Amino acid sequence: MTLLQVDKIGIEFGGLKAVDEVSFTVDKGQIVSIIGPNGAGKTTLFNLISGVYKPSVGEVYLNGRDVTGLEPNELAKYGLSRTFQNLQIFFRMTVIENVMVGCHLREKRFPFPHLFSLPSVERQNNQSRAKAMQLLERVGLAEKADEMADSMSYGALKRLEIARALAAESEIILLDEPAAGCNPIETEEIDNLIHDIAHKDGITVLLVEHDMKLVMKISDKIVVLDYGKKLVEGTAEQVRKHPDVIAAYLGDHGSKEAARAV
Ligand SMILES: Nc1ncnc2c1ncn2[C@@H]1O[C@H](COP(=O)(O)OP(=O)(O)OP(=O)(O)O)[C@@H](O)[C@H]1O
Repeated sequence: MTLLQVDKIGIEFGGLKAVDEVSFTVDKGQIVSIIGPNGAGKTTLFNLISGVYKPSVGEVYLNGRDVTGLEPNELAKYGLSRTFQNLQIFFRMTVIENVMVGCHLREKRFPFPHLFSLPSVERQNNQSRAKAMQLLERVGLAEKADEMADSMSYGALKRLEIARALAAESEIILLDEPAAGCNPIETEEIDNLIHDIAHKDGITVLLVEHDMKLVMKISDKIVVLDYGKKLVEGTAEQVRKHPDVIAAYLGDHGSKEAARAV
């Protein structure tokens, strides 16, 4: 069943079609990856889907509802949240507080009870804390809950970002290069985590990632972009063998290393 439908979406920057009428669908529970050489339009496509940019053409549907151009906080209420390529962690907060920020995105908060610190506020905070703790267990960071975020390793921070995105109780999470900058062990931890989020928890995952080994291993479907256009869409096997994909990665904007990895 289709959860996310991206329909001929596009945007131009000063005449450059960074994303040019791209269409694809993501089914519930799938892991779908967007790949392509540097500058192909992957991050821009993510920004269009997650409400960071408003598309100049095309639509985005979530569960059949037109959510084109909605702000990220509105999209979170409809069940879509994301992580960023550059960590968006509050380093002066503890690990659990970072996740609780994500929980609050979904809660109804009224100023009056907070002004007078009514018991209902404490109850809500306790609930958020319990939920955040469960999520930290999910990403393997429960023992670090009360440590300051700035004391964490890079790989742990990447997992913390995923926990915070999950805290919004999303049906689909968009992960922008979740393994970027991670060492092979951290990459494997992220790989297992994404697999479990999709296949055990039933949360749909849309991914931009340069680590081809990870992409090829975990994706149910891969969408390949080149010069803002969708080049190919298919399984890892179909994409790996496709002559247009090999050519795109061997072209002057792709690297030989990346081509070998595909
Ligand atoms: N805000 C912007 N203003 C102008 N041009 C932009 C902007 N954002 C992206 N671009 C251009 O759009 C094209 C696509 O960029 P984008 O960052 O989406 O590619 P990418 O596939 O994510 O690249 P990378 O793999 O290097 O992260 C590039 O030519 C880029 O220079």
